[in-house]
Amino acid sequence: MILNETLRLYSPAINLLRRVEREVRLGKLIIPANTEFYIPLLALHHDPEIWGQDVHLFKPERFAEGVAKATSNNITGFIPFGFGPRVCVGSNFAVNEVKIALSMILQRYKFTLSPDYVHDPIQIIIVLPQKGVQIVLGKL
Ligand code: HEM
Repeated sequence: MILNETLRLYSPAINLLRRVEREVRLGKLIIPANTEFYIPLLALHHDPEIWGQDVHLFKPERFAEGVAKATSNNITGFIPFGFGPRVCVGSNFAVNEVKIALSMILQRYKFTLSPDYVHDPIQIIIVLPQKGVQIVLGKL
């Protein structure tokens, strides 16, 4: 739940790019060949119509009953690793790596955010904390 909520609010990739190979009809739209689409996944992840008025709050419990429930069955409402045939091949690796790293840290330390921390996310290819994330580690 915490990982999902972090990926929702601070999606490392903010856009997906797709090119239409041949003319296609999408609903009422006719899309010519070679049209490029930027699919703004960060905007989807911050859409109050999908997530509700508390969209900007960090609320891991919104995922308590799974992604489908959190997005009201909007299958493309939460796509931090992309979607379709070109979905991220490293997604399982990335999620497992974070779970292992977090569980190793949590077994040994307690930690709090340092008073020096400044919340200032920036996009430089991916979204990252511009001034880092300073934390204070303590023995358990
Ligand atoms: C939190 C970590 C990560 C995030 C948020 C992420 C996100 C993404 C996104 C959004 C895409 C584009 C998917 C699409 O166009 O539908 C992508 C593609 C890709 N990712 Fe990741 N990724 C992560 C970690 C990794 C890792 C750890 C690896 C490799 C070990 C990896 C390898 C790839 C590759 C090879 C592609 C291209 C897949 C293709 O075009 O067929 N990613 N990733």
